Amino acid sequence: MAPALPPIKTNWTIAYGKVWALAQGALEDLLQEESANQVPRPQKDQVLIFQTLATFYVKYVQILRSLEVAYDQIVHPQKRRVIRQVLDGVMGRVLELKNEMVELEFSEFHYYDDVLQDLKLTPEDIEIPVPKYFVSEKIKVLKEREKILAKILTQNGPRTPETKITMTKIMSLEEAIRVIQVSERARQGRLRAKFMKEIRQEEEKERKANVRWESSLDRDEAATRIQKVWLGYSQRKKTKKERLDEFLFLGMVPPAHHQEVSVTILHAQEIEKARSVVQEEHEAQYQQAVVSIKDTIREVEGPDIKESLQEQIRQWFIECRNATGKFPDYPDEDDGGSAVIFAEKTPEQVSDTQVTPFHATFCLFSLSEVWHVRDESANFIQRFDAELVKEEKRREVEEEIRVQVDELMRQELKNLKLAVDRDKGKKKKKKKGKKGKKGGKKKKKEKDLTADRTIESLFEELIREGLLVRPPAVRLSDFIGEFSYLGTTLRQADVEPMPSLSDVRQLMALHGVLPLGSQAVHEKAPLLKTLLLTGPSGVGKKMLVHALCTETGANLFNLSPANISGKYPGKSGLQMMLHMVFKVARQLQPSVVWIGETEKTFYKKVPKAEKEMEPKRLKKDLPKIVKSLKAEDRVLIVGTTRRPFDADLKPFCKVYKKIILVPRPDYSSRLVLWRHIILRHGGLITDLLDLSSVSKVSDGYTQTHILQAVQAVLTERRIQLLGRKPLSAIEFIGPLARQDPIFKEEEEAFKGAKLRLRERRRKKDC
Ligand SMILES: Nc1ncnc2c1ncn2[C@@H]1O[C@H](COP(=O)(O)OP(=O)(O)OP(=O)(O)O)[C@@H](O)[C@H]1O
Repeated sequence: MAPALPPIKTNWTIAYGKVWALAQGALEDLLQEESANQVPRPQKDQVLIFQTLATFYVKYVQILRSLEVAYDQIVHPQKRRVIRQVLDGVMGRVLELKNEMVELEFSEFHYYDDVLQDLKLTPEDIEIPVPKYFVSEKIKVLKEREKILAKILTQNGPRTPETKITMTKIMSLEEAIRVIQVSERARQGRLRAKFMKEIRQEEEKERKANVRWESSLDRDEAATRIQKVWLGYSQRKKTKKERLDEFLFLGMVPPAHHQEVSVTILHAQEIEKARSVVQEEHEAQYQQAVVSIKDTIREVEGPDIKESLQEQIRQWFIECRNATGKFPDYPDEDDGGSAVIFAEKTPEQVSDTQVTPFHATFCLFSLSEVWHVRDESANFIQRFDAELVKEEKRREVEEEIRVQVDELMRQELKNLKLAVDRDKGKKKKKKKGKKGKKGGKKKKKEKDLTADRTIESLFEELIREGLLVRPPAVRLSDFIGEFSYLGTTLRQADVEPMPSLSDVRQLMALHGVLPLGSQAVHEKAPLLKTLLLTGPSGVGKKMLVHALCTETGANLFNLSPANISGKYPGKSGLQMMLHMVFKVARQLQPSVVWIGETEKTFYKKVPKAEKEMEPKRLKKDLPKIVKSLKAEDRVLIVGTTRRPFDADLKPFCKVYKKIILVPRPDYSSRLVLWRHIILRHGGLITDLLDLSSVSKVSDGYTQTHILQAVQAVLTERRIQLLGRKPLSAIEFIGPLARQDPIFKEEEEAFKGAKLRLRERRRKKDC
């Protein structure tokens, strides 16, 4: 029984249908607009081309957002299948457009602030959504894997290089006594200091009390003083309140309850959850119906279909004989058998099926239209439509029966030829198979080094070796960062803007999450096998890798030089390790293969201190592995580096074609980061905390610095005191000042590296 949904459900069913219909309508308009724009594109005006592409991009992202919501919430199983195809198509198109912009501008970062202004949109409207189905549709598999991981990790833990290093330090007796003495003296000292402080406070209190009693003011003067203080205090309070009321009225400050989650939102979330349960139930009913309807058609209509097919084919034999004087040759099974006889496809129709994703989206309109013109008033609960299932299954049953009929009719034709034409049926020369032609060139298939092992045992071994790790659960939306509102303005003034953290988040969603999450997008959109995240220490590169895994349910393999050091030694060991990692990564896709400090793999000269670690172990094999990854393998190699300039640029760029610079946060990002991190650590933000000033003085500091400063201030004790003593900006300055910011030289080095890369790309060097 489906759980009863709250009454609001009925409106929502209609609402999501409308969301879908509107998105579909917008998509149709957009495709028409695009095809009109395709031919007379002004080739020379680069700015205009970019504007057109950016406008299309923004509009497609809006459609993508609507379709994602519709797919997530609509409960009708067949409608969801149609939306899913359009959704994947639109994701592919968004990626294509992004790629076109990259090729046009030789830069990964693009700024749409002016387009947003023209279209009257906010930055949130173009935030790339992460479809929930990426994880929700394989939640069972993920839980199963999580169980195995947890079991192995609790049993013996992964073998990490650190475990070799962190040995218990053995102390001599004298040393141990000294440590204990030092700690004990420190404890006694602290205790004594505390007593002394209390005594001094007590003395101070007494002194003040004595002074008070010694006062020789007369009553009137004392009353005036009290009134003065009280009136001042009450007026200040009144003025403050009036000021706040005015600000509230003008909408300049949020109302007091604005941080509380509204009841309506909570209600909506409950409904969303309930809908996913209904979704599952309708899906199960649909799956059952598909099987039973097919069986029924086969049983009831099968004999009739068989007879009519045989009749049609016999008729064809006779017509051919009448026209040519002899019986025809029966079409080969490889060519489609008797289906070829009745196919009415023109050559144009055949070529129509080989179109780009953009056109593939177009073809799906017919499917969507089926639903938009259908009268669904009787289908209040949104269960599957049996008539459509029947149509589909009838076609499938026909195909199956056609294969059997072909066998029979081939025999019948042979007999006919023998009886009527006395044709003994000379053996036809077999067409030289395609395989034969290519046979010479075909490469040797890669040898499976672990053919005798199950994928589960490889999975477990990799966990034990610490090569397959459990990423912390972070969402991409946890990567805080503000939109850059001045990108276009700066570019117009010929200043290359520093990308904002929100741009980085978008790029990660586009190039990482969407293709990894959807097989269709991975196969259709421009193929990306490797991705490099570069930026100063502590800007969230690892966090982005973890978010990528969380959002797509991908496995995380750690091939960082420090992690593989000493594991699977020797050349054959390395071969085996890579074979295992990529075999498991492919079979249990999607997977992310992370190489931290990846510049070390491409060192020009290995520093002496790191020689033992053999950082360049992967250098030779990495390009080969990248080459071997195909469109159907949802595996992404992600490298992170804080010192890209230490690498030999040429081989480095050959492996990493897509490079994303993760910058330190700008003022607006710092503002939201401070707010977010303080709240997350149990702090309270009041008027007394001037976040704007803290953000201003923390210029040059990274997310990690901010995080550490907040952690240093917001101790348990400080959190308890918040009610009496609100946080102030000055408290954060000390912990911040104790850390080193990113120095200008380092930032310049990143900018320089970025420009050099851009230049190489322009020259198509890498
Ligand atoms: N945009 C962000 N929003 C919220 N937290 C962030 C953000 N960026 C980084 N952090 C936090 O900062 C800390 C450091 O991030 P992380 O370890 O991913 O940095 P990194 O660039 O990989 O550093 P390194 O290069 O030193 O290895 C993490 O705790 C992460 O959660």
